[in-house]
Amino acid sequence: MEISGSSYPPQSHLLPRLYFLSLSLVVFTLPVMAIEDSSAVISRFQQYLQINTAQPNPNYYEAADFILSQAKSLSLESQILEFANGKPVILLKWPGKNPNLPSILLNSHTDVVPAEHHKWSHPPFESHIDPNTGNIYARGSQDMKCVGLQYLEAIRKLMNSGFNPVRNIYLSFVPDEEIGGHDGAEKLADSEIFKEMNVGIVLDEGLASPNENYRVFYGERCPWWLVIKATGAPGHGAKLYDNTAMENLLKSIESVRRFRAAQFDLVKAGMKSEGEVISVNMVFLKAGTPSPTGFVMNLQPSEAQAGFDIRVPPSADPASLERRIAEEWAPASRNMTFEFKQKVSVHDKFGRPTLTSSDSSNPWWALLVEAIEKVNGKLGKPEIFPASTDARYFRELGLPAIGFSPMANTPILLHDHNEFLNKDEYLKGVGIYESIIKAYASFVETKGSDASREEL
Ligand code: MET
Ligand SMILES: [Zn+2]
Ligand SMILES: [Zn+2]
Repeated sequence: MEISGSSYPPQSHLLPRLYFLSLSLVVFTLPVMAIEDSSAVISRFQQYLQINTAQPNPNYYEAADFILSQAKSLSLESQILEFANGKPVILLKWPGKNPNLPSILLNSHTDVVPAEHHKWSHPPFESHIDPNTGNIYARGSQDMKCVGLQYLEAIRKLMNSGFNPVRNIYLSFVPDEEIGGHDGAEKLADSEIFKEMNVGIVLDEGLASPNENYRVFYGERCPWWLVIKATGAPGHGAKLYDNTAMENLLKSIESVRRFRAAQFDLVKAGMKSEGEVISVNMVFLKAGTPSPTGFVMNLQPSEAQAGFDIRVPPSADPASLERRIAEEWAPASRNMTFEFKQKVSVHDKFGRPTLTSSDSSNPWWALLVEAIEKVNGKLGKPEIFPASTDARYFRELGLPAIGFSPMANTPILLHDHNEFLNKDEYLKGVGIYESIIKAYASFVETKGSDASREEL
């Protein structure tokens, strides 16, 4: 692993204060400053969104340069960790007065999923702002470049107000989350550097909320990416016979669909939430004998396969799902085999379901709720994140990790066409993080979960 980059001495410059201005000038100046300030905040967000970090060829170094320039403007300490070639992890630090206290890690990923440009109303890397609505259209506007920059903007505001953290605050900007995080957050979490950081709490991404309540996540479903393969006797396209690869695969697909419908019914009936059932969706089908005009039409192929994105809640019984796969979805008796492209355990390294406690045993949870409410944010009930995030790598170590992206009154558009975030909602989110980071960075644990706040 290479470590490069530069360190900047920590400092907390206050903005020049307008003590000597007359009252009338202050009254006149402040709203103008506020407008200028927020347009600069939005323009920095747009700049980050304009960097094309879409998989499978993310422009990570351009993103790294941008983040480092932001860090420099805030005098944060910075380093680039390259656990895998071409995949920089950017680590920033705002040192606290008591570096022996467990630190706070604010994590975000720099990559985004690809976009079908021609299906968007505005190009996905132009970061167009609709002049009527203030919606900012861009891939990554929700998932999750918003969060990465909101952390930085919140820190900028805290520094400008003269705030000094008690404990160290780290920010990690990691690559490859959208393809599993193996060369990003997973390697960071396993590193010596991470141990030295003595992290006590991790914040990572959540989801937009279509209503006024922000969503907050204490766990997530585990991805099992399954490929099933059928083989069978090839033959004439006109012949009816048993044990064709297609028929064998279709029987499995029917069985998967019955299971899917039963799980989905629980959600539709309101008995379970999205994150509490096992989801299974077919994501590819592959079969047939190619020909110059498409596929050979009078030949039944000898092989066929299908891929499924399965998401397993931490509370599920993995052994029973494994049995179902081996016995019903890909039985050897029907000439079927299967392999996992990804199979994340539902248990942490202590063998417990990988969950962060959302009760009084976890002071960070109460602090987060309090900090959001303090600035008039509303929170929904803690949920299981229906997809996956890098937070799992930290939870697997036994660390508390909370999934949260401050986007209320926003349709859920991650991985969708025309992903957008409203600029006012983005700015509101900066204020929410300002409150959270202030609460976390002022918090001093005395004994156990007995907490007190250091007066600053
Ligand atoms: N965050 C992405 C998803 O949930 C990538 C996860 S990789 C297992 O699909
Ligand atoms: Zn994400
Ligand atoms: Zn994503």
